[in-house]
Formats: sequence, C-alpha cells, structure tokens
Amino acid sequence: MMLVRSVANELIPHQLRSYLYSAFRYFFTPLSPDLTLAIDERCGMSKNQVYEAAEVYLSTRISPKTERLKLSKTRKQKHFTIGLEKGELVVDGFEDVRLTWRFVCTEGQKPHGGEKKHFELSFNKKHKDKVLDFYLPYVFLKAEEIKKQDKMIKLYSRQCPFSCEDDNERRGGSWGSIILEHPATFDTLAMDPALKKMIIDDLEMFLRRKAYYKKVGKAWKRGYLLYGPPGTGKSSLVAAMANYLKFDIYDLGLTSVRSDAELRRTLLSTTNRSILLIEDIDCSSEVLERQMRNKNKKLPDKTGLTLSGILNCIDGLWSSCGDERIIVFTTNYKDRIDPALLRPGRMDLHINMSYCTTDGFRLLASNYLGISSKHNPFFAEIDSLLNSTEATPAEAAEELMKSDDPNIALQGLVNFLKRKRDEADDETENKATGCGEVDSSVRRLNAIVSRVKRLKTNVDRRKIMMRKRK
Ligand SMILES: Nc1ncnc2c1ncn2[C@@H]1O[C@H](COP(=O)(O)OP(=O)(O)OP(=O)(O)O)[C@@H](O)[C@H]1O
Ligand SMILES: [Mg+2]
Repeated sequence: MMLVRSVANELIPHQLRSYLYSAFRYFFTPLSPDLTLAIDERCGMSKNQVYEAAEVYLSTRISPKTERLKLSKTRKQKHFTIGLEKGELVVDGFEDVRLTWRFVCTEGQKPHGGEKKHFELSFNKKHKDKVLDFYLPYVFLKAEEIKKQDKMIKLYSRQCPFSCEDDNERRGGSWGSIILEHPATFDTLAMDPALKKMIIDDLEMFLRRKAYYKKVGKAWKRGYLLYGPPGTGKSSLVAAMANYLKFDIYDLGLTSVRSDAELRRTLLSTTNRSILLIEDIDCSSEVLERQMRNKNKKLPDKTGLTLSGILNCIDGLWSSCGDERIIVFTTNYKDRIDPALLRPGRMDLHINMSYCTTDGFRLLASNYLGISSKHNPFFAEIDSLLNSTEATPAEAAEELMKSDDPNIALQGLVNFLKRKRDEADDETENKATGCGEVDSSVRRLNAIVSRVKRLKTNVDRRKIMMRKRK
C-alpha cells in the first residue's frame, strides 16, 4: 500500500492528486444528515429581517458553555446587551428538534472591505418543514416581544457626507444611529389641547388600521407636515411621536444625498415602525439644486435633487414596500414650499405649530416650575400679554428656566413679554410712518391698536395689584 502511494506521489502531479483525493472523499463519505441555512445580515440593500430577529432572540439563548460574548450597554439602557462573538455557537431546542446556531464573520471583498456577518442554522434535514413553518416564526415572535420590552428608540442619521467621495458602497444607504434621549412627550408639549388630542387619536387610529389599509389597497403609511415659526415645537413633536409610538427616527438631511438613485438606496435601508424626518423642506430642495450645479458644472442643469423628484421617489417607495411608516416634513414657511407637497393626499395632516397660547403657558408653568394658575397673581397678566404678543413656547420656556423661584421666573417672563410687545408696537408704528403710500387713517388705526393693547395691560396690572392688596 505504501509502495503504491509513493509511486502515485511520484507519477501524479500534486494538484491533480489533491483533486482526486477530494473527489474520492465526496463519493465515499456518507451524506450529512444535517441541513444548514445561511442567514446573511443584508438582503441586497435592505436589512435581512431573519438576521435581525435571530440576533435579538439568540441574546436570550446563550448557554453556559459559550466562551466568548460581546457585551454593551448605553447610558439609557437598563440591562446589558449580550451578543455572540465570531465563531460562537448556541444550541437551541424546539419540540423534538435540536438546532445549532453559529455566528460567522468574514472579511468583505476589497476595496471597500468591512466585515460580512451571517448566522448558520443547522438541524436534521427531516425537520426542514417544521423549522421553516414553526420554529422561525417562533423566533420572530420572541424577538418582537424582547424588542418591545427593552425598546430603545434610535435616532438615525446619514453617516456619509460628501467627504467620502470614492466610497460608492457607503454612499448607498448607510445610517449611523444613537439612542434617542429626547425627553419630549405629549405631556410636556405646550400646544392647543384639542390639536394635541387630534394628533394622538390620529396616531392611534393609524396603528390600529393594518387590516383597513390592506383592504383599501393603500400602503400602511402616514404623512404629516408640521409648519410654524422657529421654536414652536416641531422637532419636539416628532420626538414626542417617536417616544409615544416607540418608533425609531430616520433624520434625512437632504444635503447629504446626491442623486435620486442614492435617495432610493437610502430610503430602502430604513426599517418598518419608523419615522422618516425631513426638516426644513422649504430650503432643502433649493439648496440641493444649487449645490449640485456648483459642485459639478458638467452636469446638465436638471441633474440635482428636486422636491418633485424627492416626492416621487418617496411616494413610489412608500407605496411599494415597508409597513407602519410615518413621514414628517417640517418647515418654517408653509407658503414657500412647492405646491406639489401640499396637494391633497400627499401629506395626510397639516399641523400648525403656533405661538405660545395661555393653555400652553399653563403647561409650561406646571412642567418647569411645578405651579398652577390658582391664586397666582402673575397668570392674568401673562395671559393678557400672550394674547397681544407673539412669543414662542421656546422663548417662554427659556424665561421660566432662569430661576428656581417661581415668582422671579414669572416676573422675568412678564418683563420679556412686555419688551417683545413694545418692540412689535414700535415696528408697527415705524412701518406705518415710514411708508409714504400708507394714508394717515391706517397710521392712526395702528396707533390706536397699540394704545388699546397697552391700556388693557395696565388694567390687568391694576387688577392684579388690587387682588394682591386684598
Ligand atoms: N410646544 C412646545 N412645548 C414645550 N416646549 C417647547 C415647545 N416648543 C419649543 N419648546 C422648547 O424649545 C426647544 C426648541 O424647540 P424645537 O426645536 O422643537 O422647535 P422647532 O419648532 O423645531 O424650531 P425650528 O423651526 O427652529 O427647528 C425645545 O427643546 C423645547 O425645550
Ligand atoms: Mg426643529
């Protein structure tokens, strides 16, 4: 035998020999009774939901025999997050089936590199149907339960600004995330109570209506346009929505997107149960078009991202994939945005975030100072000032934060509102007097309005003084 092998070694070239050995092994080794499913991290450009579910589920199935684990915890998380390290195994049981999970990491192909991750799930072939029809749905269900219990809301933003020009792959849809720690909730939002209730009811109805959307053949999505001056709580409302629904936020800065194709890739890599946020929509499209033209003079004029391009892309994608999606546009100037966005059916609700109202002030006073209007002499004066002055909730909140002593803080707010009112009066008078075409009756009218406002505040002040004396 030894003699035969040494003769064979001499006569047959090395490569052919190893091929013959492996062919021999293939035909004479008994076939494995096991089946292995490879579960990649991504399906093309989207995340693989099986991978995501497995990752969450397996973190609760780690056996005492496992030798290496990945451990992490953010400031807001109550518990550690445990994950498998490269090559580690988890053995699981489902009814009479024994299943083995292995976590595999391999180096990605050059030039972009990066790690490619996947799970391998092995079990006896005869259980294939049971695993596919019952075990994997069970893994999904468990993963959903775990996620709901320990749901950390994430804020995603695009990782790749213009700087990494050669990195085509990253330019696709890579999002970086942090835990959203925005404390805004519907309880802390100062806005018209009826409007607030309407928004909460709308969100609730949206969540309940999965079957309804399917029945009428519409994608399960909802669009909101939030408009109003700076500091009226548009971004806070988005955070409150995310905290209420436990949805992640994808903050899409359009200036980081260079083409419609890139936008499509970016949107495809967002997940269900999320809010896509596009802030300052009135500026974004113009800035982008200008930026594109300046950046690449060779491009024909129409190559940049346009608002209608964005809307078509979002409409198309939104109608074809994804569930439980919310899209929010914000703007300071509703009148400046493209009419295409305002067309019926595009955004389901237009929400006006307005200046601080007396109800809003009460909520802020209770949140920031822990006081109510009962027996507080400042409230009537502040109410009357708010009715004649435009102050944003952000401005009011800033004043209320200036002192721990409610009286000092409220007095500060009164002074601030008076200053604002006087400035506004002066502006009105200046406008009236500075403009030659405005006739004298308008000027007189403006002066009367200002005087009436002041008179009303003086009366209020006197009432407060009298109440104090009593
Ligand atoms: N309606 C509100 N209720 C409670 N707090 C508010 C409200 N509006 C603003 N604030 C306070 O002001 C801060 C700034 O508000 P926010 O960023 O939500 O305003 P915005 O409308 O998004 O402004 P911009 O148009 O400049 O983006 C918030 O962090 C919050 O503290
Ligand atoms: Mg904002």
